[in-house]
Amino acid sequence: MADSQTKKSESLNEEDVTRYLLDRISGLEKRNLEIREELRQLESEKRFIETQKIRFEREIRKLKGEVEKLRSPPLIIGTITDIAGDNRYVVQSSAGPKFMVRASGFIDSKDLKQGVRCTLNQQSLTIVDILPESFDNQVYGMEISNIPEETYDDVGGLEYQITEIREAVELPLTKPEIFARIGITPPKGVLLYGPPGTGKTLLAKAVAHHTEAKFLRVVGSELVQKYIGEGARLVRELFELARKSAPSIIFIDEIDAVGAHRTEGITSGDREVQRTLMQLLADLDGFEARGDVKIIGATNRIDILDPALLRPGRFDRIIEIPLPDYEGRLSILKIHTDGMNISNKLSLENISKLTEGMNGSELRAICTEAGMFALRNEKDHVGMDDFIQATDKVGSEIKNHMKSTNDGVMFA
Ligand SMILES: Nc1ncnc2c1ncn2[C@@H]1O[C@H](COP(=O)(O)OP(=O)(O)OP(=O)(O)O)[C@@H](O)[C@H]1O
Repeated sequence: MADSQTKKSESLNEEDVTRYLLDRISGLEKRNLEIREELRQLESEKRFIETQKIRFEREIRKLKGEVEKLRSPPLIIGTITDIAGDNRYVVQSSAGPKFMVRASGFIDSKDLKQGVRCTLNQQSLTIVDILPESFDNQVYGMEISNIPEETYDDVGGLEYQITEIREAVELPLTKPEIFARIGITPPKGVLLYGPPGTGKTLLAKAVAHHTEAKFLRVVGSELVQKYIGEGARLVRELFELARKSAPSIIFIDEIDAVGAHRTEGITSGDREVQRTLMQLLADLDGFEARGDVKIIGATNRIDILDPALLRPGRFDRIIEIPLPDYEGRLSILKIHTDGMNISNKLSLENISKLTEGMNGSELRAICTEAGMFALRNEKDHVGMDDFIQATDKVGSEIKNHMKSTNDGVMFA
């Protein structure tokens, strides 16, 4: 009897344990389902947040683009003359008229006080930047190098032009006494003209290197387009800075943008160019030929230059920088392959024959591209096949560019 009772209680215990375990399993399964549901919800939230993130990133890109657009030229420079409250300011533009304008959101209103110089976007007339009180080359995008590193050895195929520029710019800076002894006035500067990419800037930098002169480079189109109404002032300040930094060389690239034929200009843009040109002529006349500031102008469009600029006493020598001929191309190719590991079977003579009509800048691009082809094919040396592929690539890029811009020959 006692035996049967013990068995009964044991089987009851087993039943309890089984029931308990089954309950536990079903509890865990339920919990598992709940957790899965939570996970699903979290994943859907994550997806939503990721979509939001993408949307916000797109928005940020768009806003950044708008900020860029607002900041991009052309800009009007002016001075705040009055604060009208409610984000409204009276700005007197440097070209004369007064405007009631608003400031864009990224300008701190605390910085906008009476007398502060600022730039306005020409289309929206909103204040987009605050200018420092005095002349700041960073603001005006002027390139200043202490003494450039480029030397005459870096210039290929322009031996005659190097001699000319040495006489007209280098000699007056390094040996002014020679001119005094013979009793002639040294040249004030030279004008380099010819197609783009032929080495005008390079040559100007090389002269500055050899004369240990500071190199101040401005681009004509920026003088008249970037800060409307400021061209003349910028020219004045440029000459002032050059005098302060002497010995120095002022290099005006794209001088045709300031010095085109004077026409019956009626648009404000024409008047702005004329004002800038008059200031440039005045400064050219005003500075001492025997001093240690020289000026080099460069243009692709000598045909449209105002004759006033070409008169002696302004640019005393006018030097053509043409497209390189066979020998010129060969010497440019030698310069740009100098540091490269080239195969001894490579014939630069043949490359020079293949590249007729190309300028120095394109020849340099061919050398770099050839190196890239060799790199891609995991070679140690750059060979003829790499150069041929590079020539084709650069050649077709030029054709595409010509097609898209419908560019004709732009030089005289
Ligand atoms: N004659 C050359 N010898 C060696 N390299 C050259 C020569 N011409 C051009 N290059 C290469 O091409 C680059 C661009 O040339 P550079 O800016 O001097 O031409 P540019 O005539 O001033 O052009 P642009 O009229 O467009 O301003 C140079 O930095 C140089 O690497």
